[in-house]
Amino acid sequence: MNTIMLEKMNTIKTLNVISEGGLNVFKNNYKLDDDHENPDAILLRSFNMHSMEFGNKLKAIARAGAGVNNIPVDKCTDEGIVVFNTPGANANAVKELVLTTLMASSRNLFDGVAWTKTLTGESDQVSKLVEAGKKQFVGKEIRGKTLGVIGLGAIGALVANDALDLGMEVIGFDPFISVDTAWNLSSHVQRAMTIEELFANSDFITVHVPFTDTTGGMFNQATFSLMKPGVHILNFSRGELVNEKDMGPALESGIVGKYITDFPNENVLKMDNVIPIPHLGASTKESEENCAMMAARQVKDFLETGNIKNSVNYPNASLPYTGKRRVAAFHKNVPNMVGQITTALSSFNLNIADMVNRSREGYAYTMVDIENDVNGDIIPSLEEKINQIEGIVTTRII
Ligand SMILES: NC(=O)c1ccc[n+]([C@@H]2O[C@H](COP(=O)([O-])OP(=O)(O)OC[C@H]3O[C@@H](n4cnc5c(N)ncnc54)[C@H](O)[C@@H]3O)[C@@H](O)[C@H]2O)c1
Ligand SMILES: O=C(O)[C@H](O)COP(=O)(O)O
Repeated sequence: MNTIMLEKMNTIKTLNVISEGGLNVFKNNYKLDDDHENPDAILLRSFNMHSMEFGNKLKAIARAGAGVNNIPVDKCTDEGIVVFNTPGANANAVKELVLTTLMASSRNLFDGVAWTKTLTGESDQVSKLVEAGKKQFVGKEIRGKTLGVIGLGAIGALVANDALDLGMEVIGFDPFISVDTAWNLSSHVQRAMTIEELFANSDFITVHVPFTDTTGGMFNQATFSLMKPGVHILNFSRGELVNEKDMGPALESGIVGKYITDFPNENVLKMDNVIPIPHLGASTKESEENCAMMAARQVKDFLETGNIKNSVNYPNASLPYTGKRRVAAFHKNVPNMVGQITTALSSFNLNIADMVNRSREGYAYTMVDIENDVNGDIIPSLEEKINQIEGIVTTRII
């Protein structure tokens, strides 16, 4: 059990370069200090935090982006640290690169450009050589071809809708599709009832799911064998979704025509017909700024009011902040936690003005606003009393 004391100055540490717009959100009572051993909050992009020690003041980690597989989320949950991400903030950037590489690879553009560069030094022969050589790079149009989209979240839905506009047939597979996304998805996107159906019918497959225990290795020998020979696979999600040992032979045999990946590594770089992109999906000014600002605002709001929006481990919870004292407690999702917190408050003769309690799997979050003016001297004892309740993970009095 940790006791977190509200301090006047909050320290924010960044583990990657975060866009200025995001950093500018932190003014007055905030200090940006990348060398700080014990920050109140951390902002990052793809930095791998798995072997990092946490300081005892850490309250929040915000991923300026979508994927959180670089953060030890379960450990954070156990320690009452809220992990945020920025849903949809980089989706347009990824969509544009998916469509760019879909078309460019279908037209053999990457190989064609690389070959053309080799003609440097051929002086007045260049145009003759170009005309003679271009037949090696004859491509295929995407219009009328079928694109399979696995994962119809923020990115997948944008890709699916725009691929329709480019004249493609689109099949989508997402057993966990959210209501919001379903509303935004064109009714012309055909629904695959099984992933096998999508594999069997797609000329191009693009995957937009998080890397988890269940999605890891979803592209493997068994699933390649279901696909149309020559299929192009686009992976702008995570390298781990593809079993690379199986991808090599699939490319050699031509079952997979091309593998476009935003997550190259030494193995993949050695394979023919791989188009390696240096993790550029979210790398646009607009997306970096969007993600940074969203991440920073969520952290600031949480530190100042306790309100949670876009957390991946704790429930979203919000109460209008009145500026009087607020108890914000993370605890196990077990009976009578709220009762015990309110009993602790009444033992200090404190009356409740408003409250919210939200749960998510094994944990829950309770915020209680106090009606009385609270004498600052009693705060440590109140905090201690709440922290003594079995099942409390952390408490802040804001
Ligand atoms: N290349 C990049 O720079 C870049 C940028 C942003 C996101 N990403 C990656 O893309 C992933 C998706 O991003 P997003 O913003 O669309 O996330 P999102 O949460 O909006 O969408 C993910 C979708 O995947 C679906 N899903 C989960 N498991 C599935 C399964 N087994 N089969 C089918 N669908 C499944 C979910 O229901 C959800 O609709 C991220 O988790 C991240 O790993 C990469
Ligand atoms: O999950 C994400 O948002 C992307 O992979 C982007 O990663 P980046 O912020 O390191 O570019």
